[in-house]
Amino acid sequence: MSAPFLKIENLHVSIEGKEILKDFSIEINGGEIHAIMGPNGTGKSTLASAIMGHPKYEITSGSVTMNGEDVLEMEVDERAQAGLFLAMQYPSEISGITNADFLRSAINAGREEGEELSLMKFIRKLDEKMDLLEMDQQFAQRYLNEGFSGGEKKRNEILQLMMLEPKLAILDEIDSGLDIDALKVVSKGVNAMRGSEFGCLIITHYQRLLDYIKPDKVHVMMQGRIVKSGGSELAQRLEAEGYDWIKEELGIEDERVNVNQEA
Ligand SMILES: Nc1ncnc2c1ncn2[C@@H]1O[C@H](COP(=O)(O)OP(=O)(O)OP(=O)(O)O)[C@@H](O)[C@H]1O
Repeated sequence: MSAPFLKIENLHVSIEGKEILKDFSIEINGGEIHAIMGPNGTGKSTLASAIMGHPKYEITSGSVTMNGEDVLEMEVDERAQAGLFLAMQYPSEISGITNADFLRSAINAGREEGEELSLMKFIRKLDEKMDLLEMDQQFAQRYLNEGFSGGEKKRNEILQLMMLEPKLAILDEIDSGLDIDALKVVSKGVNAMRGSEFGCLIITHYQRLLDYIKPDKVHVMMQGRIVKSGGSELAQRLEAEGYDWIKEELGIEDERVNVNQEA
């Protein structure tokens, strides 16, 4: 059997000396979409940033592999070239670089010399993906995310996903700030990526997104680790009942209480 697309084992991550991820483990195989839900501040975005190699996050122990290759040994650009993609919770605005230029450079950076996507093929592909995402063509020539509304930025993250065709995508709160129609369009984009050569980790607070993008597994994250896993029904129960029943079931104290105790 081939190695999992993404395998994280016993990962511990600290920010400025404070441990945020504590013994986090997950395995995502090709063709699978997993969702992580969890209360605010439990380390979901920390997980995404640590996997992508953000320098602020110190990995103190554990391993992250993609198809058996050690991700933690790779530079950030090598991680992207290996097929890792992060749709960020708060996408950056970059003035002076158009969306189209950025996308073409990013695609060609991942290709061997002589294998670059021709301008004609790039334009055809960009038109096709923008059509699917119901984006106005003018977004191609605007500076990257500059002045984009919150929802437009999220749609643009999915455009990047579709253009770059990564092996493993992490989508951090891709549904926040989206109106109902945009939520459906963005979901359509992610669903179009489904296939045996694509794995996906969706971080979300809302079960509603998972009505449109059916996850194979749903995980609940608390206090820096996965405390419960299940199928779509788990997300439905969280939507209806919140997180208290899990805390009770597992004997997890309120995180704010723990912080005070440490102080
Ligand atoms: N630079 C930093 N310095 C200190 N603490 C930080 C820093 N960045 C994040 N944290 C803390 O790490 C914890 C986890 O944050 P993170 O953003 O990963 O949570 P999250 O689960 O994604 O939350 P949310 O659901 O609100 O987006 C929080 O308590 C946060 O305050």
